[in-house]
Amino acid sequence: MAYKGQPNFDHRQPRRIGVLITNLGTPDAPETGALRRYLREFLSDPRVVEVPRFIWFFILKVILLIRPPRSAHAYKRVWTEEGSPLLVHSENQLKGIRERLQKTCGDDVVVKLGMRYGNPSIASQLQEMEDEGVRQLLVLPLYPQYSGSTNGSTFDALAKDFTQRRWIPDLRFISHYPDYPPYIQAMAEHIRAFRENNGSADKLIFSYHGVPKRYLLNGDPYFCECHKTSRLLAAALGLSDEQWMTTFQSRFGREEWLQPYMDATMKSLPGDGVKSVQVFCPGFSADCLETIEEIDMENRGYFEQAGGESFAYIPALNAEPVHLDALTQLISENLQGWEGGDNAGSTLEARAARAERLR
Ligand SMILES: C=CC1=C(C)c2cc3[nH]c(cc4nc(cc5[nH]c(cc1n2)c(C)c5CCC(=O)O)C(CCC(=O)O)=C4C)c(C)c3C=C
Ligand SMILES: [Fe+2]
Ligand SMILES: [Fe+2]
Repeated sequence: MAYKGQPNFDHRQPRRIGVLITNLGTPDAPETGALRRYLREFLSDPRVVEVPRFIWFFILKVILLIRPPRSAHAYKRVWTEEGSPLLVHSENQLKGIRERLQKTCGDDVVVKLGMRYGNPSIASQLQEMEDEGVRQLLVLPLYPQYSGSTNGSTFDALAKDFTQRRWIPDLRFISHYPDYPPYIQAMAEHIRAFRENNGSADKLIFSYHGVPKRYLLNGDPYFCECHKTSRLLAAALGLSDEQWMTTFQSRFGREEWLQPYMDATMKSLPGDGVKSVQVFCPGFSADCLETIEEIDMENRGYFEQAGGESFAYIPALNAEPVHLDALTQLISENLQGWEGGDNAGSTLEARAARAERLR
């Protein structure tokens, strides 16, 4: 087998820095066929569903008959003229981060967006980066809390691509940032601004995507990192213990997942005297099916049916300037020492000037 490379490689080609931001990915269309393709790729990932392959092979066959039309129906409720919300927000984040980084690093830096499942794939973006001369690569999965099923799986996709590549770049991987102060501050500012315009509620709920409880028991740090983010965010907002709580959503299948469940919480809070809630999802850096449809539509319904009077969903940070500033700072800090390669801009003076700009 021939490893992938550039057949007419020019050895004087300038060396560039690449920044790859990634997220989960989304179907190409809110249609059964597109959903089947997307869910087949997603649910075949052994990091996502940790069940012996020979058993899962048969269960997945059944799921891929039943779930795609149901999921397509849910996606239709959130789809916009520009496409899937997750992709639209991610592209806006890419634009904002690229603009900010190019201000400090100029054209030395190439910034791309890759999706773990679906398009644009991580492999396609790695190829484009190699073609554009990237030899030093920083990867930032936009999942602040580490889970093997998301961040770990993103690393697998990179590693799998590298097994077929001739020239492996220098690699840095930001595996999580659950307590990164600019991220916590960005969320606190965003929530404060929302409350200034809309008032507050009896309780602020921090809802995170769940994973099977078994993953926690087997050593996945996700549960603890979610709680850490919540605790720091509540402190930054100056909330007392009874003013906030953490929940987990999006349960899939019959196995026990991380608790407390968001849906059960929404059904029980009104009976406990909590009549107004605001919900924010710190683990979703972009709004998507799980926040718009599951939280703002489905769980709003559970809360109101149980006697709740006011339910407000606080949008994700998406491409808010505070978010892009925080992510750009995280990226810049992780690029330290890389500014300047053996290309035209790598004189000592150019390096010093770039280091100064990044400070
Ligand atoms: C089957 C098990 C699943 C695990 C484990 C899981 C973990 C996990 N997922 C996210 C973030 C997102 N998940 C999204 C959609 C989604 N998730 C699952 C299943 C698991 N996720 C499914 C089957 C789906 C597809 C939708 C559906 O059919 O219900 C999304 C939204 C994608 C979009 O297009 O909008 C995100 C984002 C995290 C952070 C996580 C573990 C920590
Ligand atoms: Fe998920
Ligand atoms: Fe969901």
